[in-house]
This record gives sequence, C-alpha cells and structure tokens, in this order.
Amino acid sequence: MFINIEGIDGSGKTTLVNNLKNTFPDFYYTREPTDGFDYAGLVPLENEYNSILDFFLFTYDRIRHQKEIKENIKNIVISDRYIASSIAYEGPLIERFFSGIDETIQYLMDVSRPVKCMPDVIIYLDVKIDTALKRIINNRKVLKYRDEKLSVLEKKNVLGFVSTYYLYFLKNIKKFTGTDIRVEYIDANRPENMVLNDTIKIIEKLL
Ligand SMILES: Nc1ncnc2c1ncn2[C@@H]1O[C@H](COP(=O)(O)OP(=O)(O)OP(=O)(O)O)[C@@H](O)[C@H]1O
Ligand SMILES: Cc1cn([C@H]2C[C@H](O)[C@@H](COP(=O)(O)O)O2)c(=O)[nH]c1=O
Repeated sequence: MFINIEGIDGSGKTTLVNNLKNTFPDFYYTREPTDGFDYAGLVPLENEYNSILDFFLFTYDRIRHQKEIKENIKNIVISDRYIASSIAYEGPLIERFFSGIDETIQYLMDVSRPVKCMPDVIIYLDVKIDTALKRIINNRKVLKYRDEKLSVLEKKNVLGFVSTYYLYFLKNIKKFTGTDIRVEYIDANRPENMVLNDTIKIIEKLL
C-alpha cells in the first residue's frame, strides 16, 4: 500500500512522519524531493518559466523514484510528499499557459504519465496559512531556500495559491487521476500528538 503525506510548508508533514516511524517502525519511509535530488539550485516560485522547469525536474526525480517505491510496495510505503505536491506548487504559475485550473492540472497529469506508482491514500494536513507561516518563521531552525528568497507576504501569497491547488486537485482526484485514491483530511492546526493520533486511526483502519 502506498500512502502520501501532503500539505503546505509548515503543515507538519515531516514531524508527523518522524512520529509515525516510532509507531510503525516496519513501514517503508521515503520522501520527495528524494535524498539524491539536489533541488536547492531550483529557482523559487518567481514566474511560470521557473515553475515549468521546477515541474519537469521534480517529475524527473519522481520517475527515478518509481524503482524504490515498487521494490517496497509489498510493505506499507509512506512518502512525505509526492505527485500532489507538484500539482499544488507548480500548478498556480503554470496556469498562465492555460485557460484555467482544470486544463492546467490535466496537462500536469498528462506529463506525469511515466509515473506509474500512484498512491492508494493521500493524507492531507490541512492548516491555516498563518499557522503554517508562524511555524516556519518561529520554529524552523534552518530556513529552506524557498523561504530565504521570498518575503513573508510573498510566502503567504504563494502558500495561498498552493493550498487552493491542493484542495481542488484532491477534491477532483478521480477526474484527474482516473483512479480511486482515498483522500483523508486532518486538521493540522492542532498539537502534533492529536495529528498523530488521527493519522494512526486512519492507518489502522487500512491495515
Ligand atoms: N502540530 C504542530 N503544532 C505545532 N508545531 C508543529 C506541529 N507540527 C510541526 N510543528 C513545528 O512546525 C515546524 C514545521 O514542521 P515540519 O517541518 O514538520 O513541517 P513540514 O510540513 O514538513 O514543512 P516543509 O514542507 O516546509 O518541510 C517545525 O518546527 C515543527 O516542530
Ligand atoms: C515534491 C515537491 C516539492 N516541492 C517544494 C515544496 C517545498 O517548498 C520544497 C521542499 O519540500 P520540503 O517538504 O520542504 O522538504 O519543494 C515542489 O515545489 N514540487 C514538488 O513536486
């Protein structure tokens, strides 16, 4: 079974995954961008040309990621980010090449056809943007390259577009992927133990 943990920057994905490793140590854990992929050189979300470049580079990384996922799929594979992240982060600026969100997401999914492993479940950590921003600014030890190149207001705008694309994609997941992917939404504004407990309940029902 293949489970993706998704959400905007600061929603608590990595924290949740680290807590899941203690609860379910025998699962296989992975992430995107993969460890071997140096995305630090990628240009931030400045314009549609950079987003097209980002999309193809993250998709290149994802196509290479298929082997690792397939080798472990007999287990429970949990990925911190996957294809929904590309739709959410690159879609908003790429929309300038298209008539709207539907055509944009359809194009990104068409280009993603070499990505054969699709998730069985997407767990989306739903968080208020102000809450996420506070966590990014106040708690995060290391500023990620995208944080460094964007002002707080720019970051807030970007995360607004990202969450809009996330929620639209997830709401219409069958239309865009052609498969029955189960989507679970967790209120990630709450303390991490509550987010973890909700996630454990979801996973235990799947086992
Ligand atoms: N439920 C929570 N309540 C309060 N703080 C949290 C919660 N979850 C995570 N945090 C804190 O918020 C910060 C961001 O968390 P984390 O790195 O897990 O988010 P993320 O979604 O993985 O972010 P990114 O996608 O940018 O890597 C960390 O400092 C973490 O300790
Ligand atoms: C997989 C993927 C990621 N991104 C963005 C999202 C984040 O800002 C960074 C790194 O992710 P992390 O969880 O903060 O380590 O990359 C993206 O734009 N497109 C993608 O496909």
